[in-house]
Amino acid sequence: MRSGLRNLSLNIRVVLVEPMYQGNVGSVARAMKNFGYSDLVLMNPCELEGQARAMSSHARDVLEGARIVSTLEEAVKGADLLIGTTGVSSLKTGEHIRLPLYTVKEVREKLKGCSGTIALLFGREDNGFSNDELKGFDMLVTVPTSEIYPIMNLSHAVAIVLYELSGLEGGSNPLADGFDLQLLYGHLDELLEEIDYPAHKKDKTSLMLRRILGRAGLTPREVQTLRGIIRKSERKMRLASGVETLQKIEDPGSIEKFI
Ligand SMILES: C[S@@+](CC[C@H](N)C(=O)[O-])C[C@H]1O[C@@H](n2cnc3c(N)ncnc32)[C@H](O)[C@@H]1O
Repeated sequence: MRSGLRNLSLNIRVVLVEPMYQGNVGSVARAMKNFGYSDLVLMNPCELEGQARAMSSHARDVLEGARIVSTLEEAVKGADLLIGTTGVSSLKTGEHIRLPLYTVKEVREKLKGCSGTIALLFGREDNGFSNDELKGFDMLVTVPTSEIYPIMNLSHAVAIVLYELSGLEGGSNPLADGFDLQLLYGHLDELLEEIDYPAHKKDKTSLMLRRILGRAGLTPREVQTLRGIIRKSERKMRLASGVETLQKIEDPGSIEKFI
């Protein structure tokens, strides 16, 4: 949970996952500065030398201030909501992983009045994101493009997404801390185990729950309440099946409570 005074701003972080071309990284830095953003994180980027600097033009400060990390976990640390971007629509590929897909305008509407840190994630120039990476995002957005050629250049996609979000101001609805949201997802996965949810449906259902909760933009209090309910129902089920009582009795310090 975030502590101390509430920061009511909405911070937007751009994360480039394994960008391959210096020119794109420089152009992304430039687009960020054009729309007033500076929080750039690069996961395992290509070499960043002359071409990246040249393309960044007057946004050299954004490029040079970029945080370089080697894992996605580090890239999104401290972010409350992870929004992945893709040009590949599941309607064409038939993959449930890319659903539901929002436009940036729809995301903008959802974020109105919220405060917190949003990580906007952009994939590799050749392969975008792996399915496992996509599964970890709270929401997915796409820039609607021609069906004939929907995949945009990385830096063009960043520029349009930032243009659509620019001017969004923070508000009095704090987004739940990303870490707490991950704990909630973990509890839901445990609950699916606990209720013997059919194994062949578990992954899809777990992803569906993440997407529902991700797009809901939950507040810290809502996440705590949901976690509390799930923990309590898990405990009840364990007590009903005798598992928890047995575990406690195995702990010598608590035997007297049960005799
Ligand atoms: C050149 S594209 C990657 C194309 C890759 N073949 C794929 O399977 O996604 C690089 C990145 O730009 C972003 N991108 C490209 N087209 C987009 C679109 N129409 N809407 C949103 N993001 C897009 C995504 O982050 C994508 O991972």
